[in-house]
Amino acid sequence: MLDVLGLRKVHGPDPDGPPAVADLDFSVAAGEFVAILGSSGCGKTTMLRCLSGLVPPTAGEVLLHGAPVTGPPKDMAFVFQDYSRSLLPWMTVRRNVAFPLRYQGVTGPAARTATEEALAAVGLAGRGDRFPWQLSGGMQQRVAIARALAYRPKLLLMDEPFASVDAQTRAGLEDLLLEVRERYDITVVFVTHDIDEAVYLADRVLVLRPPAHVSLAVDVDLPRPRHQVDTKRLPEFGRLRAELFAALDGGGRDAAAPAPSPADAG
Ligand SMILES: Nc1ncnc2c1ncn2[C@@H]1O[C@H](COP(=O)(O)OP(=O)(O)OP(=O)(O)O)[C@@H](O)[C@H]1O
Repeated sequence: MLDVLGLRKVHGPDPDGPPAVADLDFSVAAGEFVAILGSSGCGKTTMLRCLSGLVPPTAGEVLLHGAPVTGPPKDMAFVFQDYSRSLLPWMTVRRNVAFPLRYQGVTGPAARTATEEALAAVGLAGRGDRFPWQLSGGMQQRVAIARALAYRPKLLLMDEPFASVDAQTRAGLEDLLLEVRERYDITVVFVTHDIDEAVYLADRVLVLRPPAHVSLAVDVDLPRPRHQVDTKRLPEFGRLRAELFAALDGGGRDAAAPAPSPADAG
């Protein structure tokens, strides 16, 4: 569904300057949930912006359904980390959710139905008349997710979407995301700093090293539906966690290096 081929991105006018993304190659299958881990500043956000068509790559290409992405695709939605800046404070929750639909030509009753369904899917039915600033941080992030869902994306790009909420809310939002992506058959690319979150959510985890390139790809064969306690108790969860921790922490470790033993699990 999504192919990233030899992607390179240099910020600034000099194409020979230091790249934020270099030699980045990976593909995402329809319906797959891919989590992306990488240290701070390794180029994850830059990569997502190239995937979304918000910024043009310096070299290489991004293909969606086989066609080059040259601007934000109609069937893609993006959820940012900072919901406080992504929601429009002067609009009600309902209008915030409905706002992007006009770009798909969805208005009137169809927009109202999509909006109410999305708010119900994130547990915010009946809160449409509130303003974002009247809601808690976790609720605001649910509005941002509802806005993405109302758009009925085939591809959802998420940039550390749960980084600024407390652990309990975060767990709830993770489970909500798994449930709605299952229900609406959405392909997800999810950037996070959190190894446990990546393993818990994903079908596959990619580890990026700077400048953003894939240093390790790990399949996550944990049973679904996942459960915050039971899944995390599985030995395979601990093994994957240890492997990814070593890949992120291990300096020179790269894709070809042997995986650490499960005994390394913390
Ligand atoms: N608009 C920009 N102009 C110039 N340099 C930029 C720009 N955006 C990002 N960079 C640089 O590109 C590199 C990668 O940044 P990016 O935000 O993509 O990393 P990240 O992995 O998402 O970081 P974090 O996890 O801290 O959010 C950094 O060195 C950053 O300073």
